[in-house]
Amino acid sequence: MDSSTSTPSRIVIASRESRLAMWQAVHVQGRLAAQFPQSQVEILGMTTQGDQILDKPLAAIGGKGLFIKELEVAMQEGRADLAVHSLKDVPMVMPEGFVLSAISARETPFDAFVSNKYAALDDLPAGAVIGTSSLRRESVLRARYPQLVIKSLRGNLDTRLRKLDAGEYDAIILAAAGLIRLGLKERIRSLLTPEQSLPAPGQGALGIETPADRPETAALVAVLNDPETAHCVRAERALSRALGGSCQVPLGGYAIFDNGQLWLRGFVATADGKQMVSAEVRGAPQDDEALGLQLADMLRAQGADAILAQLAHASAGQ
Ligand SMILES: NCc1[nH]cc(CCC(=O)O)c1CC(=O)O
Repeated sequence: MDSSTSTPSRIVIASRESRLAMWQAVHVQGRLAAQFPQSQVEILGMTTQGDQILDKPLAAIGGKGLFIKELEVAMQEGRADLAVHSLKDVPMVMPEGFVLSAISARETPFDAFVSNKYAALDDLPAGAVIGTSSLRRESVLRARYPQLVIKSLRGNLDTRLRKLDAGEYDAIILAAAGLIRLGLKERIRSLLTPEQSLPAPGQGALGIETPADRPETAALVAVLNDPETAHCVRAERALSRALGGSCQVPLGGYAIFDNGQLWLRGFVATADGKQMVSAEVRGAPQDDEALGLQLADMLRAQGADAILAQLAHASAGQ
């Protein structure tokens, strides 16, 4: 792309190659192609380090950045113009030289209960084996359902469902958005309410990343931005950032619009679920990031710092 005044002849989207990532890239491709009929919109698929290391929990391999690094290199080298991500997987502090220039309207943000035997979390008997590798989901399960056995579950969506179907688990918890995007909505037996389990910051939204030195690309992808979702996820991400959020921290953050106000709820917990602090805040949507910081302070006042210090200590010992 060469100019901000004319539409580029070619727009290249960098994407991971998992089925979910590709669905998301194709979705954005379709929307850009409809907006810019003169442009040829292409997808550059690539495998990231995060996709290759499948046998360790995300928290142990260095976290979210591993899934986006290769895509950023492609943009730096001019092989791609933008990258499409599940926003949940985008680091809270953007890597130097890159910006989030659009946030798409959110798909169902909640966690989904998936099982071939049971209809809902509350139906699981004591000793039932439930699969998740998210520290956030684990802390909530241990706090509210201490009678369940939690077993690690990694891999892409298809792999996780295959492990469930092979009988390795009685039930698994996945983001509803991924299942819906892949046409697997019928696998969802029930949704976890925000009261049961607050979603991860950004869950269900797509983030469009572009190089900071290419404002013309940012202007182009602005057509994909949903302002309401953008306010919500800015508040959620500010909360997470203020608490040092990464997938090493069991933390939930979820904002919605309520009577014209932004309503942000959040929690921080220890992975064993023994300590958990939660709070909520309401305010003007344009104060999104300030609300996130305010909520972080409220959680700190309730003892979030002690929880975070304990987490730092635990991971240093790994
Ligand atoms: N952590 C992996 C991941 N990243 C995005 C989604 C689903 C789509 C979304 O949340 O937008 C998932 C799967 C899951 O958590 O079950």
